[in-house]
Amino acid sequence: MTPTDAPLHVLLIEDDAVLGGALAQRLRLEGFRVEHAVNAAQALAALRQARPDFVLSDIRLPDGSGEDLYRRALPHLGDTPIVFATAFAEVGQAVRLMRAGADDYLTKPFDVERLVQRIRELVPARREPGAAPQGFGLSPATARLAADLERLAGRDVPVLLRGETGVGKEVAARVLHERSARAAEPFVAVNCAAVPRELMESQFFGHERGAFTGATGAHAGWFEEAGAGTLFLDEIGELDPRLQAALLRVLQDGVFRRLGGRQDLRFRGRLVAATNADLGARIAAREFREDLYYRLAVVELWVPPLRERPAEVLALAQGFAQQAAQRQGLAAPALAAEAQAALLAHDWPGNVRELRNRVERALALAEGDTLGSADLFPERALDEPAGAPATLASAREQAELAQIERALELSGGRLAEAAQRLGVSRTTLWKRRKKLLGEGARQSG
Ligand SMILES: Nc1ncnc2c1ncn2[C@@H]1O[C@H](COP(=O)(O)OP(=O)(O)OP(=O)(O)O)[C@@H](O)[C@H]1O
Repeated sequence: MTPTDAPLHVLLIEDDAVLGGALAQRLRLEGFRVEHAVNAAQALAALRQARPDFVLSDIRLPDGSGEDLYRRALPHLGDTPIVFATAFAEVGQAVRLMRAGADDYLTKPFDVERLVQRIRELVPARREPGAAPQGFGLSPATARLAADLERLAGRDVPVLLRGETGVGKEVAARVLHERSARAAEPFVAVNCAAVPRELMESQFFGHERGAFTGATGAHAGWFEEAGAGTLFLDEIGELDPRLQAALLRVLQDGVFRRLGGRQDLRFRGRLVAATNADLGARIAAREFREDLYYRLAVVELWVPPLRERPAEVLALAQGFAQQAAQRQGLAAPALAAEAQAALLAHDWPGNVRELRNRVERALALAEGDTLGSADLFPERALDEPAGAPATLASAREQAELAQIERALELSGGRLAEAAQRLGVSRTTLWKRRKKLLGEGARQSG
């Protein structure tokens, strides 16, 4: 985990020692902390050690392709953006990687300034996913949740966390992990909605060399990566039916095999799952297996939406403002009385993620040491009759979000179907929606 005031940590994966060395030096001059790996094995070892803030990888490495690397790196990346550097001839592979969820690619030779700009644009404002939750337990709505998490951390029962997007389900899963005897073991977070379908089995179970075309080496899947730690399966409602059956077998028998493997491997970790979908409706529609549901939801915990936790809003806002200010070496800003009132009156469709993004953006834009409501809800100025016209960017984002919500509605909340209607991959849809909701592009009020 990166301390809040540390420079951004960039993992540079480049096998050409001269090029890599020069790039690393240049990025260090720009104020980044750079770790330079010369092959995929070194890069993965580095990723397992500490999650960087940004990854730039060559698309062709001595021990594997960009796709190999991406597949193996995914569980360790979390929110960390990954960008591939590619020669012109390999742009096809770069495009496939972006479809699978990579953030961008740069064609060689690229301008370092352009790279620095992309780093600054892509690195999420927050960099401490394991930050102590400031909210759970501060209001009656989460007091029960905080107590349940504490109690369940010490027990090994499967837990299903339910709640809307951005309420803190992953934060809750980390509490379960960090307060348990497994705390020193890995916490592997998997977003089931963002796993490319064709890679799913090998991602979960791993594969032996030659198990399928392109499997140039053996690789461990998430069940193995988690070791004796915690495997967190987010958006479990989006899990492909084929994988649902396979997961059920692992939960029943405690063992699994790598693709192409002959040896049974034991799953030693703890499973925690989360969903914002109505699993009851999915079960009724035969889209989610009822037997799997009972295995996963031995204990079910509800993480309430932020609008039902008014007592936490100001404390969370102050905490986020403080963290963000500290990162920038500034004094923590105050929240003007009208800003506090506006925060309390808002209904938070994107929940805590939206609150965090609004506060961090406000801090970046605000002048002076007090945040006002116009800093936190700049889009409201657009509602005023004499207000400035909407920027094209915000108009585009609002229209995009409206289309996404409409497609989801028409698809009964099924991400895969909505993605097909919109002509994008599930990964893209999921990422865009999360970003747009988080940024509060939706007109409030
Ligand atoms: N109680 C909390 N204290 C501090 N930060 C929080 C808290 N709850 C959520 N956050 C922050 O809000 C953001 C969203 O949280 P998280 O990813 O846990 O939500 P989620 O419910 O898992 O969302 P999704 O369903 O979209 O995966 C993260 O940046 C997280 O750090």
